[in-house]
Amino acid sequence: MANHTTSLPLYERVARKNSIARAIELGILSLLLSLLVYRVLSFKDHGLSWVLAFLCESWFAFVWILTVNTKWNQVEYKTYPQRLLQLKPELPPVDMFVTTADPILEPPILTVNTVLSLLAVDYPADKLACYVSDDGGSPLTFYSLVEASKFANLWVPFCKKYSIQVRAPFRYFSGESVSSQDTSLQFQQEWKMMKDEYEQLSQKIEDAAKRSTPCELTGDFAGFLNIQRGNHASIVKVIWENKEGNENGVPHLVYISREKRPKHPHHFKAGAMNVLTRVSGVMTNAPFMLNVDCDMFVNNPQSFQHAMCLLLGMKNEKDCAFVQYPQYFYDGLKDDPFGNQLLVLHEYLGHGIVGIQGPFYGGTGCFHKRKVIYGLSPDDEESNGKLSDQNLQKYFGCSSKFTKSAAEVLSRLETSRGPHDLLSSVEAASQVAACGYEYGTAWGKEMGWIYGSTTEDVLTGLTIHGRGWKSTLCTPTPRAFLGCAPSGGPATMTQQKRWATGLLEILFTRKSPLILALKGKLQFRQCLAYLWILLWGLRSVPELCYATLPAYCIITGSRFLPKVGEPSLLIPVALFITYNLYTLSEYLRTGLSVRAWWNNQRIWRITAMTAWLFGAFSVVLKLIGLSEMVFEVTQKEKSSINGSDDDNANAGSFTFNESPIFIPATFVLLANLTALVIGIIGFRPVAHGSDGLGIGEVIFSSCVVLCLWAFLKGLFSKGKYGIPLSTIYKSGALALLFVHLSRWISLG
Ligand SMILES: O=c1ccn([C@@H]2O[C@H](COP(=O)(O)OP(=O)(O)O[C@H]3O[C@H](CO)[C@@H](O)[C@H](O)[C@H]3O)[C@@H](O)[C@H]2O)c(=O)[nH]1
Ligand SMILES: [Mn+2]
Repeated sequence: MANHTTSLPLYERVARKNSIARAIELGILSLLLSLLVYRVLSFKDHGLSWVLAFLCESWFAFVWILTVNTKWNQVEYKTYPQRLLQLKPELPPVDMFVTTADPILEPPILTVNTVLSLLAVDYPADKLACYVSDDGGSPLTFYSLVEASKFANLWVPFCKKYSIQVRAPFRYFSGESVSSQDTSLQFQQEWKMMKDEYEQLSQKIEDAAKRSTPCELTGDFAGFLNIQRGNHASIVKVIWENKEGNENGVPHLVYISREKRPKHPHHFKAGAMNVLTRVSGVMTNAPFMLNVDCDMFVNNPQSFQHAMCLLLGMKNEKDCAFVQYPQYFYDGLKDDPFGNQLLVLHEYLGHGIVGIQGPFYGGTGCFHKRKVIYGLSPDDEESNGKLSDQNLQKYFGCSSKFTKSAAEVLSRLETSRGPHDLLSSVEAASQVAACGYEYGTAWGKEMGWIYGSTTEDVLTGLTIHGRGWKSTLCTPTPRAFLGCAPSGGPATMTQQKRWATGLLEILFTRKSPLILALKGKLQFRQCLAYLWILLWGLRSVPELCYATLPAYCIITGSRFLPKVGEPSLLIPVALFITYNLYTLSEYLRTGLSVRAWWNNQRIWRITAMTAWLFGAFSVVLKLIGLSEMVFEVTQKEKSSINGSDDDNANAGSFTFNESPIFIPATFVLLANLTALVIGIIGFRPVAHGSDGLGIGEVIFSSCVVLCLWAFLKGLFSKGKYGIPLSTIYKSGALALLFVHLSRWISLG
């Protein structure tokens, strides 16, 4: 702490200048409001379509207000890790958590790479411990980690010796050639050896995956004998222990498969995170915890130092409950055909939230303060150790070893340093990993990772913000962590559906941002920012309605847009042009292509009509008690590891499966196509007061078809690139019904 006042700051907070963007956003808002006023004034001359358009546009205006609010104050944090060591010669310990759930959907070699990249970061190894939670209870995952730990003893020193940039071997060896790094003979030899060793490691894991069990289930593997996934006792294994506390060694590596029993709620990832928190609590109890998904490797070995600049550098402790890194992905497809790179979202909305109360917790690439996760509020800071022993047990559960460690954390006592004896804690660790441990405690309710939503990340972050904490975003170059984005239509839609479901669920919990803003310490504008994301699911309804509106109008000869020649037509035209040019400019400023903008505009329309609609449905089903939520794990492509370029030509093409999720968009497409055909061949009923064919409606309807181009192609393609016939039939039946209903409404 010496020289704190004279030394250079560890970080800088930079407010972005965005007055032009603000002006345009307000311009768009005024156009939207004028449109609404115009509609109200002309209600009497129009029918149902006018009212529907008004309702949808009111919703769009509301969402736009949320958007403008979120983007208003954009802030960046610049961090200076090179100043860190002068200021804090003693870096604090960090516990690192990795979650994996399924050895098929999440190939162990991915987890292994993530773990290796964590073990090799530029941070004193005696301050680190890596805990892997395996919800799959898979001996293959355990075997892979055991093998990986042997390789780590070569890999970690190699990375540090040559300051390797990317420390996930699969990325490193698939990247730039050796020559560009170091030309010394010694490096070349070591590089070659390392590559061979890594290839052997992946070969071993691949071979093991082909056998029914990876190896004989004896010795360390005995715990996996005769176990069923979802029904087994807790397994805690210390794979590697940095016994001497060697700063340049390999950090501890611990494997955990928490106890699972049928009919016992295990709360998916949130449950796994809470077990990780407790197990690490009894073993190393570091004041900071980093968690990553199994596919999120460390891309910048300095990222721990960057995080420490914020965690240790904040003058006001309250300003930094956690440090979140944006979720970026490797090997993204060109021009982001599935819209899952989310770059523009991070760039503007992301930095906007930073300017309010801080970024949402994104579930991966985040450094938490342990005491915040334990439920501490900023105001509790001073009142040390207010919990009595009895209360501690009620709150944290009945492991005395754990409550003791928690009390240390809460009272800000220096946690026991020096070499730990992990083996002696295995029993206590198994106890806190048991499935009954949390009964009657505050886990998942008031502290830890909060239960009740499949987007446990946003809910947990929200709870923290609700207690009055702020959070910060860290955006170093090169990017700190990189993960694997889902590819293909089904995986993308499943993920979006889970997000829409989980986010909407939060609105109906006791941690709803509305409640936290009223009763808690959530700032009003942060509450609006949360609403922006939580309402994704509900956006599907106006989105669908608006996309079928032109079809309805063409079929019935009615209007939802002003006629050509009416001056008021300028409002929607100006709105359409400004909005699109503005969003396009955001893409260009982020360094993305026009094509990426166009792809993303379309995919977001598709996502809203399909995945978000199903997300909203599942929330309704849950609320009326008809179904329970499950966390569907996203498939992580193995091909991205081997770098295989199988059917690269088709890489960006949308893929389909039998899921009903594709019905709504197919229906909207068929309805608009039918309407266009009816409109063009002039086969329309002559209803009373029919206005004839509207040019605006035809153009709008064609735009909808363009947005659904992927589905239009899908109608005529085969295999996974084609929409299954059953989906086409069902959507076709809906479209027919729609045409008849429209006519019936307009004639009736
Ligand atoms: O029962 C479970 C289910 C999932 N996971 C892990 O959770 C992580 C995220 O799962 P994934 O299928 O990759 O979901 P994504 O949609 O890619 O994840 C995003 O969204 C999730 C919330 O929906 C967050 O938890 C993640 O951090 C965030 O990256 C993975 O490491 C899984 O192994 C578990 O540990 N146990
Ligand atoms: Mn993921």
